[in-house]
Amino acid sequence: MHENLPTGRFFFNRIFLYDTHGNDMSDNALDTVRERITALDSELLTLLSERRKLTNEVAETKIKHHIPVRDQKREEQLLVRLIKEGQNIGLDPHYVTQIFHVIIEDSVLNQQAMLAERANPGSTLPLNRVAFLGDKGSYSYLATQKYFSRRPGELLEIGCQSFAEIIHKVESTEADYAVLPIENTTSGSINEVYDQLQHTQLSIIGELTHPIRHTLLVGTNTSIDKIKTLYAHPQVFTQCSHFLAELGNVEVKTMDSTSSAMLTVSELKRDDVAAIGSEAGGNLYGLMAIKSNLANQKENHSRFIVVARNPVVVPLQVPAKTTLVMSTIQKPGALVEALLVLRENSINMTKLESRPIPGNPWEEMFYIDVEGNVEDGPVQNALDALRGITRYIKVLGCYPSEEISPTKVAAASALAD
Ligand SMILES: O=C(O)C(=O)C[C@]1(C(=O)O)C=C[C@@H](O)C=C1
Repeated sequence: MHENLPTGRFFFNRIFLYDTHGNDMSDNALDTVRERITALDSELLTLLSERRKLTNEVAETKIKHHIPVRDQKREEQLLVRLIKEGQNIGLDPHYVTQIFHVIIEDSVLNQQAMLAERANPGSTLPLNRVAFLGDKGSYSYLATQKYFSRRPGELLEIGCQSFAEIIHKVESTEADYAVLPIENTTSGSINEVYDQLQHTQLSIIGELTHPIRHTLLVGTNTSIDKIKTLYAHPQVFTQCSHFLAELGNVEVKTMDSTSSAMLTVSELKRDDVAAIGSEAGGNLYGLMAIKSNLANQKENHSRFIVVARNPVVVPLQVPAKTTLVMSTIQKPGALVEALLVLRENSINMTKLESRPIPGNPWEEMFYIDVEGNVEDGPVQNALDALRGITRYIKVLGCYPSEEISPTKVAAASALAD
């Protein structure tokens, strides 16, 4: 009888709510169902925590028997079974696959962190003092929290105003680690960070990618058409240039960090100002998000590197990346020759960046990320060969790769059709 009614309708001062089957969902009925959902959600969390403990037990066995962390055959079997089971109880394959990709990524990253910690026993600190750009709520702050949540020891956050200050904090031993954004899927490489790496003796010991979800944040009840001034970090303006063009006549004010933009807007308490930042960050400043997905590209992610005074050893069971910096001899084809060395050693290059060398016009420093462990044969052979044909070469760091490619399930997708 109520099948075609909307889910909520105001009628004679009373709200009548019906579910899609026409069942009465008003007042007590709604509360009862919500209580059941709340209880189920808590159960899901308990199960996830238990699953995580079991995968940590698996890691212990892997450490003992030198077994690689990732087992994609096992992942595929697991996904195929779960997709089938899900279909039998009305869950669509895409939904099941997405959920389990996140769960598996979490267990792989936790296991990697455990193995890396065991391989570097002296490096575990009771307190991790970490320098990053901005203050509470900046994207670097959120990335720092995420990275260190998988690692033992407490976290002491040291917010900084510039990349040079961040590096200095670690060099001067005021901080143990620095978290630096190095590239973004929309705006590309962060040149200032590459330039800092040219002059420091610090080593890259980790990486992580973090989704960057820009939202429009305001401090009071207002709407987009009232905004006259917008505060954000320059990188943010670049990543949201399409949105800015649509906005038209708004003054943009560049800030040192996303967190200082959010702080400014929260202090001004005006309805004609807004900041761009993450919703989670804005919450810390009492700001409300009035529009989300502001980046030009829907998939907007930043890759961060973690640097420290000493390099780390990456166990061979963990997929590793190595970052090199080099300058080639000034002759035609010198870079090609260097890259061929990687191919000859079957090494996959994931990133190549060039930066000018100050004081040497038209000469470039090349930054190269490769898949591979500096302790392993192929990377060592490649380094030996590169030392012979480059003018300068240095390993900036070897670290566990946190790019966990999701296991594809061809057989399972067929099942879904
Ligand atoms: O079974 C294992 O070897 C695990 O480490 C657990 C697990 C999982 O989370 O299910 C995680 C990583 C492996 O690639 C495969 C499966």
